Amino acid sequence: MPSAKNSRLPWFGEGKFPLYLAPMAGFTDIAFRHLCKRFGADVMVSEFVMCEALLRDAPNVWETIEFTEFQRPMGVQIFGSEPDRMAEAAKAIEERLRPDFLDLNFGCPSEKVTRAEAGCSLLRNLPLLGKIAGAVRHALPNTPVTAKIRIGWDTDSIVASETGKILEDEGMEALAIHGRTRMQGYKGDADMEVIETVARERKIPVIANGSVEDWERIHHLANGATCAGAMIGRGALGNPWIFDRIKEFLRTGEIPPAPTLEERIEALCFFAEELLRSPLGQTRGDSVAWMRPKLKALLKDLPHSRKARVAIDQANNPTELMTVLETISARVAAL
Ligand SMILES: Cc1cc2nc3c(=O)[nH]c(=O)nc-3n(C[C@H](O)[C@H](O)[C@H](O)COP(=O)(O)O)c2cc1C
Repeated sequence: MPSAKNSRLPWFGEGKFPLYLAPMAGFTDIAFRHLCKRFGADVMVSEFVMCEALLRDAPNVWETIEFTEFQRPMGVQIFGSEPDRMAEAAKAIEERLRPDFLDLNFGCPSEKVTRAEAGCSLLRNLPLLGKIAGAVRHALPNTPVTAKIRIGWDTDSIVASETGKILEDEGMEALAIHGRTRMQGYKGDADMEVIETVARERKIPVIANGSVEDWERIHHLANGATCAGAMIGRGALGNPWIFDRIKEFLRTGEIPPAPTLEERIEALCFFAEELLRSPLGQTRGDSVAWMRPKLKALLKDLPHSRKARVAIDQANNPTELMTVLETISARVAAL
């Protein structure tokens, strides 16, 4: 396991290798986070919210970053391009939610975000990136601030090392690095060498991200002396068991069996209840259409699950949906 690094964050240190659930807008809502926490995710980060949206109390924005005590340690992630406004938004979050840390997004590749000189585009304006980090840090003396970056804009401008130094100098307490460039989007291999180089250069913990759930890769990361943790994104979608499985693998060296059918159906029912209880569930009233893809994702690759998926599609309201799920669960128990 990696050696202890300088950090106020107690989930890092000697003998520890925390697994983060990556922030994923539209997916890592409060219900999905609960599910992943149950199955072994150690640290969670909210999906990103625009600082300006928070400051003007835009509809649903506070609900997006809400979390439960069970989900701690929990970070809230914001993005924006103006240091003072970012600091103001961070302060508002600290006062209202008291997260365990505040995370700054310097990695979002979306055109809408980069056009506004936020997210990944700040990797092309490192002085401004540093100012944002510093302003937020000074605004939050009592809440650790962390950052998430990509390795650069494109292969000709890999700036992870320079960015890591700036962020550490500005007082960031940890750094998550997605090992792809902005131009790669979400495709292609993530460059673990760049991530590990930054991890060696920095005193603060570096968290590796970018298809890290590959067994060999996670074994290498957890047993090397560079990265202090790993962050899993798409590998957890429809697959919240990944965290416990990785932990077991790291303990035993054996690839653990996939979850049983019963475990999958139990998780499905639990997730449906959490979704209905979530702020979004409360505002959607009788509609369950928004829940269907989220639920069906948990059945992906499951043989003979077509009938169950069709039944979920045919449920028209929460009562019908829960009846369908109870029926599926009873059938599986009787197998
Ligand atoms: C649908 C989707 C939404 C995402 N939203 C965010 C976000 O809100 N904040 C963020 O820092 N990264 C976001 N990401 C990037 C992920 O956190 C992660 O860095 C990326 O998916 C690479 O990790 P992976 O290969 O394990 O999926 C998003 C990725 C996806 C696929």
